[in-house]
Amino acid sequence: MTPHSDPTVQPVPTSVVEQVDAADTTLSNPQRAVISLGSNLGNRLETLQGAVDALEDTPGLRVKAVSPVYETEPWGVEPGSQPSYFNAVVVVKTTLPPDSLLERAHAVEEAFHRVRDERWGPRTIDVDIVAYADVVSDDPVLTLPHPRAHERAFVLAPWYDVEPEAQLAGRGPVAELLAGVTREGVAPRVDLELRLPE
Ligand SMILES: Nc1ncnc2c1ncn2[C@@H]1O[C@H](COP(=O)(O)OP(=O)(O)OP(=O)(O)O)[C@@H](O)[C@H]1O
Ligand SMILES: Nc1nc2c(c(=O)[nH]1)N=C(CO)CN2
Repeated sequence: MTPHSDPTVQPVPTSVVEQVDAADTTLSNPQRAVISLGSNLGNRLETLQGAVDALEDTPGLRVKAVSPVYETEPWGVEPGSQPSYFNAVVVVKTTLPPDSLLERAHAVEEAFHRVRDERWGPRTIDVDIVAYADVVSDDPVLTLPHPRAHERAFVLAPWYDVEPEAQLAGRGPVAELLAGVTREGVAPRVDLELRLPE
């Protein structure tokens, strides 16, 4: 009997077929994703390095590039109300679909005991998905590209350092976006370095 003639087999809804096809495509075809890391509590450099290492330890994910470290004034809050951040960007190749990558980002945050309380409150670590391939989505659970990445020098500057030709889907070249935002309060810390895991 061919599978098609088996009367016990239920038809599979098209949406499920599409999801499975998309997952299969991703599995055999790693996608590029850009992840922003930020820390403004505790040992900021150690935490960022721990997050890079934890990402590299993720099955189905390889860290391809790690940016320089920037020390940045807290964005979106009263000046002087929080310690400064260390920010960096990592470029990865991954076979994880976007929702699994977000889950992993949250797991890395949990591992560093991030407490979620106030919006834009201080945190040991923040792991944001800046971009995933050319995916554009307004899903609030995972908005792609990240809805505020294009206006954040603390994301654009380190990203530009590792990928000067990069484009932010729907927004344009990172170089142009960076030229359009203030870099005040976003300073490279050339004395510090994150290691690309071996
Ligand atoms: N691209 C994205 N990357 C990470 N989280 C996202 C993204 N799009 C939507 N979210 C959702 O945003 C929620 C809040 O994220 P988070 O607590 O990191 O925000 P925040 O860091 O305080 O602020 P911001 O989003 O401005 O960086 C997450 O639980 C997640 O579901
Ligand atoms: N400088 C800086 N400011 C922020 C940052 C950050 O990573 N760096 N993250 C925020 C919430 O994601 C809010 N404000």
